[in-house]
Amino acid sequence: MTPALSVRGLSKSFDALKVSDAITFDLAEGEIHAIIGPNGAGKTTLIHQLSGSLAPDAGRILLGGEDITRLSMAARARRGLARSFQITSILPGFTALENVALAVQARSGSSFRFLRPAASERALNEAAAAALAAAGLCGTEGRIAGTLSHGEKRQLEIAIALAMQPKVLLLDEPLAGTGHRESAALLQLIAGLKGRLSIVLIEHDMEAVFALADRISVLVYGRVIATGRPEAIRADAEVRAAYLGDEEES
Ligand SMILES: Nc1ncnc2c1ncn2[C@@H]1O[C@H](COP(=O)(O)OP(=O)(O)OP(=O)(O)O)[C@@H](O)[C@H]1O
Repeated sequence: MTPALSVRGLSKSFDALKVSDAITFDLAEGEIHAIIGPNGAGKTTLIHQLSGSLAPDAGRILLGGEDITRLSMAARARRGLARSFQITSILPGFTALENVALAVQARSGSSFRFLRPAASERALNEAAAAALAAAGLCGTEGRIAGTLSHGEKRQLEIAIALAMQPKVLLLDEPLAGTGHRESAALLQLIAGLKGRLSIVLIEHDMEAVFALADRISVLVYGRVIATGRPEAIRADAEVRAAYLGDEEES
């Protein structure tokens, strides 16, 4: 079966610093593939290259078998690649529903254009409400986004990404800055997405990573030193020496 996303020999340097060093991995259909590694290993730079905000120096990115390496962010999004941005992409003065509706409109502008304005607005709001519900945010439709809790904003970010009906979702530290209860809600939300779409997950919370991931790739100094199922990664001597051993002791 063609992987949802294939990364082949992706390389990127900032001057003399090699931040992505021939990165190769596959994201299988329906799986959560976590990328872990120490600070500065190059995880965020990898996500930037996958989403299209940063051009690699070499290598290829295939979405469902199609080479998207040279495509813009918008063109990748239209093909079903969504990124859950950090909180900055939320419009704080708009309601939760409006935030998602804008994303739905961006994705499906042409299909809504054939409806009359009132029907079009209803369809748009229904689609946005469905995405909010899928992200566990029922009842927040009319709330001003800026007044949502930190955890709810993270959920809204995911709702906006889900509104694009992506095949592949890039999640960059979805639990960052959340408290215990908030992170439990987000964990449940991400676990509920498993199998419905394919997810590349970057997350520092190792408990969450090992609970969610079907497979894990370990990035150290821009290089994938191991890829495998969570239990194999946990037992891998090189991974423990380079990263996990230290994490679990701290
Ligand atoms: N635009 C840039 N110009 C120069 N160096 C950069 C740039 N972006 C990132 N770097 C460097 O590349 C390396 C990898 O950074 P990156 O943010 O991708 O790591 P990371 O694994 O996401 O780290 P963290 O876990 O701390 O978020 C770091 O040494 C960083 O300082």
